[in-house]
Amino acid sequence: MSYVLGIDLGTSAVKVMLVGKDGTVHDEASKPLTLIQPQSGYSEQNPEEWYSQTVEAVKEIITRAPARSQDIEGLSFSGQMHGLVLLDENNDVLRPAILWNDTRTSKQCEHIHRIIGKEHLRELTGNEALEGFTLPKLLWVKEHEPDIFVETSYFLLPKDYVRLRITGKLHSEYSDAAGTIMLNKEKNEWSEEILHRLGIPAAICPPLVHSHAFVGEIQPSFAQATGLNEQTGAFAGGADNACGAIGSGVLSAGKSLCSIGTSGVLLSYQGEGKREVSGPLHLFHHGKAGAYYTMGVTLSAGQSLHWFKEQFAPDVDFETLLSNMSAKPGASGLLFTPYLSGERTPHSDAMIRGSFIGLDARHTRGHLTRAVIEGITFSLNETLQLLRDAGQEVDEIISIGGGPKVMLGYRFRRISSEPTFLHWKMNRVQVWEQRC
Ligand SMILES: Nc1ncnc2c1ncn2[C@@H]1O[C@H](COP(=O)(O)OP(=O)(O)O)[C@@H](O)[C@H]1O
Ligand SMILES: O=C(CO)[C@@H](O)[C@H](O)COP(=O)(O)O
Repeated sequence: MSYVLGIDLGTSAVKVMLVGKDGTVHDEASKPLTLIQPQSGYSEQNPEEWYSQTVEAVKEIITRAPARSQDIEGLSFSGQMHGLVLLDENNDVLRPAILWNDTRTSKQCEHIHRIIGKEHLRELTGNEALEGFTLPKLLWVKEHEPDIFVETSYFLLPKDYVRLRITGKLHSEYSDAAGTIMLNKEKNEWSEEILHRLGIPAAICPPLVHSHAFVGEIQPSFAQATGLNEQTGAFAGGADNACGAIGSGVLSAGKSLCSIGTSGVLLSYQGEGKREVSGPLHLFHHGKAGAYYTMGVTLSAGQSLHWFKEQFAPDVDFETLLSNMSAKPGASGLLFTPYLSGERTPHSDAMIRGSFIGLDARHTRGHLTRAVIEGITFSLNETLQLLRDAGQEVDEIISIGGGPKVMLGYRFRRISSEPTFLHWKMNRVQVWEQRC
């Protein structure tokens, strides 16, 4: 029997899965990650923790069945997108990574639009400048931490940093590079024009490979730390949403994905044909070579429920919190807006914040819980509407991530037997909307 390891660098945790050649999942491990929020709108993580927790998760799997390590032929990655990791000439990290849900860069986005032009930027990259993307983060460091900027030898995206630590090889790949808004989408290379006009040295951009590229074998230090065989091969991998789309079979028109992790994502397949989106919708390279997807992102989807549970129900687990939710759809008029970190789609606004609206003395914790779930759901529905208004076919949605375990599992009929992998038809979503 031969196996592969999948390493998913999420925002709340790194998850590792051992999969057989036939696709059977044989084992999995998850290790939590710390979110650093020094100011409102700031969101950072320590790349060293990404690596050390990856080691711990892989070690846990190998420790449970050491003999299997000889049969693990390769490993690959999916990862949270857009985060900025800066490295010095020794590949040492220069500052904490600035994440996808950090919204400190509104001024830098305006600057990008002024210098490049919104429409021209869209022609070059498929996207407008939004706070979460990598380019405005680089410009923020250039302006606010010039000493760090001049010391930078390379920038990397989160999972590419973990791969560097595991293999000693430094690369980026197309599905994640697209999320930097520095990739020329037609030429599939770093955009000289964007880099030059914004004063970003081209030399700090990592070499690009395809998601399926073999990049090398794991380093002896990683093999020793985890119990893996030194001959284990490493492959580039992709952006979490690009990989999620492949894993969910979102590989043809009409198929869409809803991922509820820390963020909430609705994405829809776009083949090689028409490649234009507008406003806060994004257009990125799919993990399938030559294809694209259109996407909108609620910044605090799972994060809103997680925040609510931590603050108001720290003594119970998610299942208990939700099974005790007696409030009826509509939460007796109570509304929640899930904008804990600002918002990206459809209201691209770094300053907007969350709220409970319409609280009255009848409301219980059950009403608040339901209002949170409904706020997240309706925010995702706004993106769904944007996708449809943009002409995307959305006939079927596959849902993945931690959120669907509870937010949808208790509402929608389960078709797959996997608890984290639900599959439902759009008419069910509409029934849910009507009931609300
Ligand atoms: N039983 C559960 N345990 C943990 N998280 C859960 C559970 N049920 C739902 N969640 C939600 O899943 C989210 C984490 O999903 P996950 O896909 O692991 O996120 P990420 O990829 O950002 O690390 C949490 O923020 C929480 O809202
Ligand atoms: O910013 C985006 C996509 O544009 C996010 O979807 C991140 O990729 C984080 O994913 P999760 O940690 O929520 O899975």
